[in-house]
This record gives sequence, C-alpha cells and structure tokens, in this order.
Amino acid sequence: MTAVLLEPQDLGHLVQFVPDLCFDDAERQAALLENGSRDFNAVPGSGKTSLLAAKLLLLAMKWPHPHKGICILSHTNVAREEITRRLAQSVEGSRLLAYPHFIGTIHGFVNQFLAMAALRQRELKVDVIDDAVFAKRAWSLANSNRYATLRVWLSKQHNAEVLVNKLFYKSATLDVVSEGGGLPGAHTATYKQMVALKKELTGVGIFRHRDMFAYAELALAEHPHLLDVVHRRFPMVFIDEMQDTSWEQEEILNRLFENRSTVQRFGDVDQKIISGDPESDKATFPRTGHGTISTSKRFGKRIAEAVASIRVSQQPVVGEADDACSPVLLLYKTTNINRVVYRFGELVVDRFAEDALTNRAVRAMCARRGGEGKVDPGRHMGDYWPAFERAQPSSTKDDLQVLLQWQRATLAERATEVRRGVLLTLRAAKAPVADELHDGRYLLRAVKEQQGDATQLQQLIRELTLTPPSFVSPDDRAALASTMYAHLACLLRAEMTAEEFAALKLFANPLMGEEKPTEGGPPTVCTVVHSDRELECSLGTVASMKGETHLASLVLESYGKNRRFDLQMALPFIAGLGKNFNKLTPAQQGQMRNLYVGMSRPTQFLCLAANESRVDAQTRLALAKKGWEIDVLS
Ligand SMILES: Nc1ncnc2c1ncn2[C@@H]1O[C@H](COP(=O)(O)OP(=O)(O)OP(=O)(O)O)[C@@H](O)[C@H]1O
Repeated sequence: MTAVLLEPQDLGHLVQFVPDLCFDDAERQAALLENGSRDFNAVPGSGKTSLLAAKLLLLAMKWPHPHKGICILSHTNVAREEITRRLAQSVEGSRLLAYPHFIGTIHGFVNQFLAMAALRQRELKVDVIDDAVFAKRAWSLANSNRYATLRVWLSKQHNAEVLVNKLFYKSATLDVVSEGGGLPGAHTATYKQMVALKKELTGVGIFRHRDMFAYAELALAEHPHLLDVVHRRFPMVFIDEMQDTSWEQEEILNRLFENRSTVQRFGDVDQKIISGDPESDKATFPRTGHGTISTSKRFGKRIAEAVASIRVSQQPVVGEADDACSPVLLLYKTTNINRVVYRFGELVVDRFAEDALTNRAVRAMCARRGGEGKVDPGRHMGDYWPAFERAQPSSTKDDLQVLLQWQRATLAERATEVRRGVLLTLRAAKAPVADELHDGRYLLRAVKEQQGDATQLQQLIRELTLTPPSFVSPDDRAALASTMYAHLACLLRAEMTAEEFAALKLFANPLMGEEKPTEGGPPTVCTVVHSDRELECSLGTVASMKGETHLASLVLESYGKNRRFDLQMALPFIAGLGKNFNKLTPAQQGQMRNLYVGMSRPTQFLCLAANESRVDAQTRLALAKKGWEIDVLS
C-alpha cells in the first residue's frame, strides 16, 4: 500500500498548522479523513482549497516515500498559489513543494509529463502556448497572399475569424479541427491550406492549450508504458476546481489514475461556467457516493438564501458567517445606466465605516458579452461602463505591457514573463540574436554564446522582474524604452538609434488616442466620492472573479446569447415565486450558474442591478417581503 492513511488523532495537528481555520463539523472532518477515492461537492465559500491544503499538510507529516509523490492539480494558477502559500508556511508542508511531488495546473501537468515527450521526439520547440497569441498569428497568416485559396473561402464564411483562430489538433492522430465550427472536406485545397497554416505555426512553436492534449494522447499511444510510469510516481492525486475540467482533460486523467491511484476531486458542479465543451455531458464530477460540504464560511443567512434559490442542482447552501446587511435590488432606467456602478459605491460607503473597507474588495461584475439586439440596455459591462470593453487586452503573452506588469505571479514566473517580453522587444527591433529563437528561457544562453557575456541583459531582466515598469504616461513608456535600449544596445543592429527603438510599436499605449474613461482613472475601476470619502470599485466579468471573496459585490444584469436577460429570469426564483427549475433550457441554466458564482462572492453586502422595465411589481413586492431593499436610481 503506497497511499498514506489519515486517522482521527491526526486532526489534532490542524490547530498548529492552520490556526485560522475551523474543521469542527462532521462534513469537513469526513473529507479530511477520507482515505479512498472520492469526490467532494462543496458550496461557494466552504473553503475547498484551504481544506485541501490542510489535508495535504497532514499527509506531508506522514509521507514516507522518497521517490513517489502526491500529485495536486488545479485549474487555475490562483488555486495553485493558495495551496502553495499554505504549504510553504511549515517545514512539513514545504516538502510537498519539491520532488517527488507535483503541484500545478492540469495543463502544466499534461505538458510536463506527457506532451513534451511527443514534442521532443519530433524536435518541435515551444515558443508559446497561448490561445490569444495563436489567434492573432493565425488570423494574420490567413490574410496573407500565401493562403489565397483559404482567404477566398473564408471571405464567404460568417464565422471566418473564429474558425481560424480556434484551430487545434485533436487526438493522437493530430487531426486539424476548429472549435469555431466545421471545416471543408479533407480532400479540398482549402482544408489543405488550413492544415498548412496550422503546421506553419507549429513549426515556429506557437500552440493552443488544447494542442497539448493531442500531443499527450500521441505520447501515450506511442509509449503506453508512460501510464505506468506516471501512476506509480503518484499513488495519491488531488484535483481542485474539478467542475471546470473539460472532458478531454478528464479523460486523460482517468486513463492515468482511475482505479490505480487514490484520487480525490473537489469542486462545485453548480459553478461550472466554462462553456464550449461539446462533450461536457460525459464529465463524471461528482460521482455517485460523493461527499458534500453544504456550509459556507464566507457569507451569512441572507446571502445564502439568495444563492441557494438559484442553485441549479437545488442542493442546500447554508450561510455560517455573520449576517451583516440586507441585500439590495438596484433598479435603473435606460437613461441613467451609466450611474449604476457609482450608485453601488455610494450604497457601500453608506453601509461600512472606513476601517471595514480597508483591504477589502468591492467589485462589480457582469457575465461575458453575449447577445446583441435592440433591447433596453443592460446587456453587458460595456453598457454600464463603456471604457471597460475598450480596455480588454486582445492578447496576453504577445503584449509587452501585460508581460512586464504581470502582478500575480511568483518571482520565478515573473522572470519568465520578463524574459519573453525582452525577446519580443528584440524581435520587434529585428535584433540578430532573436532570429530563430523561440523561447525566452533560452535568451540568456543564446546571448552568452553569441557575445561571450550577458551581464547587461541579466541586469535588465533582474530590474524589470523586481520593479514592474509603469506604462501609464508617455514619459513612463519613454523611460522604459530608454532603459531597455541602454541594456540591449549591444544586441541591436548597429544602425538602430535610441529614437527608432523608442518608436517601436510595442512601446505604444493601446488606449492612446481613445477617449479617457473616467478622469484619467484605469478603465476597470470606478472611483466613488461620497460623504467626503473615497472608494474604489473594480469591474470585471464573473468568470474573472471566480474564486474571489469580496466585502461587497454588485452583480449587473446581462443579456445572453439566447436573448434572455439573466436577472429577469432569476429574480422570480430569488423572490420565491415558485418557478420551476426543470423548465429552464440548458442556456438558461448556464446563465443561472453564472449568477450563482457572482452572487456568492460577498461576505457582507450583495447588490443586484436590473433595468426597472424588466422587473414587475409582483417580483419587487415579493423581494421586499423577503427583506430585500429596493433602491430606485433617480
Ligand atoms: N475551515 C474554515 N474555517 C474558517 N474560515 C474558513 C474556512 N474555510 C474557508 N474559510 C473562509 O471562508 C472564505 C471563503 O473561503 P474560500 O474562498 O477558500 O472558499 P471556496 O470554497 O474556495 O469558495 P468558492 O468555491 O466560492 O471559490 C474565506 O474568507 C476563508 O478564509
């Protein structure tokens, strides 16, 4: 037996390891003491990630194997960082941060243990694995003369851009298909150009995340013994945020670990809001016999009642925290929609003293842009806050500003982003050293080989890693260009002047020339001044705020692709007007799940905003009877 067993007496160590957390209830104790393979479905704010971290700390104390480890997988870097942070606080936990254990995202795991083997065998280098970078390059290639046949065909397609931008390899045969829709027959010249385009990008190392799963399958097909190697290395596997795992990902994990290792999966099936998986009905989470955690430590009774009323599975949500204020329904008119977020800020200032707001998040969120059409506004964030739409970066790993200002990552990750940023700059400047160099990680080596010394480059990377540069004003950008030029001059073409370098497009401000959003403030922040106090409320999509805990949250109504407003549909459920969940279409259930994620973020104050034309008198009355305040924006 290679898995480690936890026993009731082990729980005594939790006071020392995680003194801020409480695991006294039967549901959490059962999850901690479960030693077999089992799923756990837990409500928002139940502390899934911290429970998992606590369990790992207990296992770390007893882990006896020098060459076998625990595999801990999450969907997002945020969850991975939370687990890592908790483990790093003790000597025992720190052991899990190194060999033989693995902590990372499912993507990272599949790349490291499977896909890279297949790529290496084919001598394929990876420049970047990033859907946005791929999309940008693929669309630009598709519009070039070399792909004229493809271009003509695309000009007749209504979904041309998405077809090209979402090309990916499927299964071990590396079939070229698109998430954007069907492609022409394999024998056609158009399809052959589509394949050539995909291969051209493969040749320069630009991949989409999904491609890695195809290479992983290829690795398993060519080397079936990898299955044994991986599961023997990891007798215990924990997966966080399981509801967001696509079937493609789950299938590979099942092949590796099911019925071989002890696998425990944590998540909340009602928070599944990542759509676009055509095989999502095959997903198995949560399996029959799963454990449950039904109490939330994040919010109290009133928010719990609202959240439970729209929970698609209809399972209970119990709020265990203190109940602070009544929820508010904020009704606006089409003519004053641009005041909604500001009004929410005023409501927050009225309810909380300055101290209570310090270091606590106040956020406004809305579903992703969905349906268009001639309907009263309130369709997406752009209707409430026009600057928001314009501020969305079109690309991530291909944008110097994003790379150099990546705030969330660890220092090591920041250095990787900075190296890539420097490589992009050298490429833009057509520096000889950047020719044929696809991966920022090899930049230092390439410079050393070429120049014999890379001290200047090293200094620049260190400086940018430790102090993220500002891009706000033209002066900031000129200063960055000047610093980079000073350190990189020896690598640039002899004729390149500092002025030419500073004029490179990647130092330009993407928002330059556009109307300023709010008196020069960032386009995703609303600054509210009320009662001689100031409050900042940041804005985002619900998906971008998943996993967050706020003091106060505003959920703005939105219009789905199915041409239904989410809150118009949900408010009668929240008001308890006896609506039936079984009558909701899959698209409407998706909207409900989105609201469920958004409405379950706040610890104390929940506010929903809807156009008054869409909320009838009966619903308003029923909500008021349940203790909701109705605030009509004048
Ligand atoms: N066992 C616990 N004891 C006390 N407080 C806890 C416990 N678990 C979580 N909390 C607190 O509850 C809040 C929500 O926790 P957390 O964000 O980890 O929940 P979650 O299950 O990941 O939520 P979601 O699914 O909504 O992302 C946090 O403020 C956290 O500190």
